[in-house]
Amino acid sequence: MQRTRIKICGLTRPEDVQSAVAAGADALGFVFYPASPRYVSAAQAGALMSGMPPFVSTVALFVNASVEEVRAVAAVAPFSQLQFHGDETVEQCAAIAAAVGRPFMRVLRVRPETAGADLLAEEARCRAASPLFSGLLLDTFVDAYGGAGKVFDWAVIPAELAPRVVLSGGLTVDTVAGAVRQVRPYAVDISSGVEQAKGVKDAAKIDAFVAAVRSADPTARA
Ligand SMILES: O=C(O)c1ccccc1N[C@@H]1O[C@H](COP(=O)(O)O)[C@@H](O)[C@H]1O
Repeated sequence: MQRTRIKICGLTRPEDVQSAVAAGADALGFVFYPASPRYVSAAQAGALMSGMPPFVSTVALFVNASVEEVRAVAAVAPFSQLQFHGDETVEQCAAIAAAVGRPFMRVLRVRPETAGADLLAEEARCRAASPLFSGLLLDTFVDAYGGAGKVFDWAVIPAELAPRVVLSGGLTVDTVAGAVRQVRPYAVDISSGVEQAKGVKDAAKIDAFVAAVRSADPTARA
């Protein structure tokens, strides 16, 4: 069984990028949603992504953006993956991803009434819709689009889906090990739980988060 991948999202400062890379994050997320306190412009993101080590992914997070907006970011910021975190249909996600030639994650914001069968059906629909679909990212449904630090009931995630999902939504240094042990997701994703203020990450929390994930990995020594 593989180690759990880790994405640190909502980076806005070079020192936070360095902290996440040094801690061993597999992916770094950049928010291109102007209403977010973690918003970065295309030019800022281009600078933050420059000099990235070869095997660290950069993820561009959009909320209901047009293909032109995504293209404009792609022209200056060398992101490796898209994350659609709004109300986009899978067809819209697929079309934008094809236009910029990058794989995409589709976000499902889980509601109390969401059933495991809904998640499986959605994943199958996405796989059928596009070869650029790379996986579902599960977040908690809240009135805002994301980064709210709210948890959903992980028990809804079917065991057969778990090894392919990115688990997100209100994870913290204190809860992530339990989440990894319970769900065994492909990856975990965190934003507000490793911050000292909105958009400002905390290096010690990032280190502690990565250590907590590693402590819960199936390959960890007891
Ligand atoms: O971070 C944001 O401001 C944001 C804005 C709009 C959509 C998504 C956003 N963040 C993503 O939300 C999830 C959960 O974050 P948290 O750990 O609960 O704070 C994560 O994927 C963030 O990248």
